[in-house]
Amino acid sequence: MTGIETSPGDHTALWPAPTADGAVDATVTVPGSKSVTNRGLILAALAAEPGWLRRPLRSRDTLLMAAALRAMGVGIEETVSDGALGSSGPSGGGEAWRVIPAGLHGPATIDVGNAGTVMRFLPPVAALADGPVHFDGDPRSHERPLHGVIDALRALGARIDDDGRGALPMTVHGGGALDGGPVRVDASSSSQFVSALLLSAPRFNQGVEVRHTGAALPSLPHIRMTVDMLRAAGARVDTPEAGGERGVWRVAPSALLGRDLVVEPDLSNAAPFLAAALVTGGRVTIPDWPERTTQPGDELRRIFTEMGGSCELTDTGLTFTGTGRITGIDADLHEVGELTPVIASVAALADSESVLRGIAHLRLHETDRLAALAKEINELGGDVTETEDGLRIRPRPLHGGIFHTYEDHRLATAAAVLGLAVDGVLVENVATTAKTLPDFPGLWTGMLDATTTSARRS
Ligand SMILES: O=C(O)C1=C[C@@H](OP(=O)(O)O)[C@@H](O)[C@H](O)C1
Ligand SMILES: C=C(OP(=O)(O)O)C(=O)O
Repeated sequence: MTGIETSPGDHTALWPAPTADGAVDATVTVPGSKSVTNRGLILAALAAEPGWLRRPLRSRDTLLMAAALRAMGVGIEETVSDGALGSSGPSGGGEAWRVIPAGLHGPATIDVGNAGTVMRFLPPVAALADGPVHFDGDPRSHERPLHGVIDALRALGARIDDDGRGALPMTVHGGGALDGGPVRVDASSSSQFVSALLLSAPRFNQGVEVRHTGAALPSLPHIRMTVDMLRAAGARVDTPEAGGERGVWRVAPSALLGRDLVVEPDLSNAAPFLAAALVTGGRVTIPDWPERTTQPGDELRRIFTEMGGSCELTDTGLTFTGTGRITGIDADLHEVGELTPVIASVAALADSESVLRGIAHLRLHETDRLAALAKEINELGGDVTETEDGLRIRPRPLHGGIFHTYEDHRLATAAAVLGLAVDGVLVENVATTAKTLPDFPGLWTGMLDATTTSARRS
């Protein structure tokens, strides 16, 4: 139907990561944000009127979200945007999704794949459906934490059958409505527990008051994204930042507006391309980089500058320029954890040690990212050790070999970054990048081909 990979990919396939002959010099149009697209779909599905998502990301995680909403009765139509939106790019050739809300129905069956946003954001939606909604996904989805959502929904009045582990598979017995009200959640293993409850809360009878009870809360920018998008859809939200109580978010019950939303490029998926500028001492421009955003990927400007590059944000986008020298960093990535794999690769190619902190929760992401990064970089000759809450990376000369990717899109893009500087890196199952990036190999070789072409011209 879509031509985009919706399975975890083929483990036997090895992709020879291309090395860079010299400094890269390219403009790369990065597809839309996964996090914005999947929040946009949910808010549009819960709205009181139809809405639009323009330049949505069309990748495994977002197609699973769209399929799940359709399974509950929501209309999501593929259309072509009007020309007013300008350039199209790989997010779907100027395409848009028209979302037509409808009564939410069960019985339905939802495949979450290995998408945190699907497995966590949809159970509260399912609690509003008028029948049972069964959730299952890839084997890894059974291991990823979901207890925060399950326990909170039960406390708010939902009936859920699981196998007692607080994880998938499970069935949410939608009752057509949910009481809502105050609830305590330990979201130290995933910010998505908080986002999940807030996103559907305008439709709960009493809205919601979410109180985070755990220790540290990761990925705060993603919670800010949830709050911003709720407000843009007309919801009333109180936050700790706006003078509210620490660790407490409140959403009032209200109707949501149908929006016309243009999805920003996925700045976390810009990471490998910006890294290419840093690693090769070249220059990469990402068009449409937003001036203001809640996406954690915006932090790349600061992090990669500290590692030795420089950047300029203009009307055309973000241009990042490297010098060929990479400095190690000591960085707390607690708020921007999903940037870790690419930063780890850059750090492995630096000229001094790096310490990446505050990211213990990455052990429960698509794979155990700390263990996987340490093992795979070390198999290429690196010196990476796991600490209690992160990684210590001591650069060493690397050699080629197979880089296993554990069905983790960000492991595969991190491997491609190493491959720019190291001959003979074979990336296992590069197709797993389709979780959030359609045709990553095409974009990557396109970046390198553009470099060769501009070098030939000069
Ligand atoms: O809400 C979101 O869109 C996300 C929140 C973060 O999850 P965690 O808080 O589980 O790290 C992030 O890592 C994930 O890629 C996307
Ligand atoms: C952690 C990630 O994804 P998910 O939305 O599946 O949690 C990620 O994309 O880095």
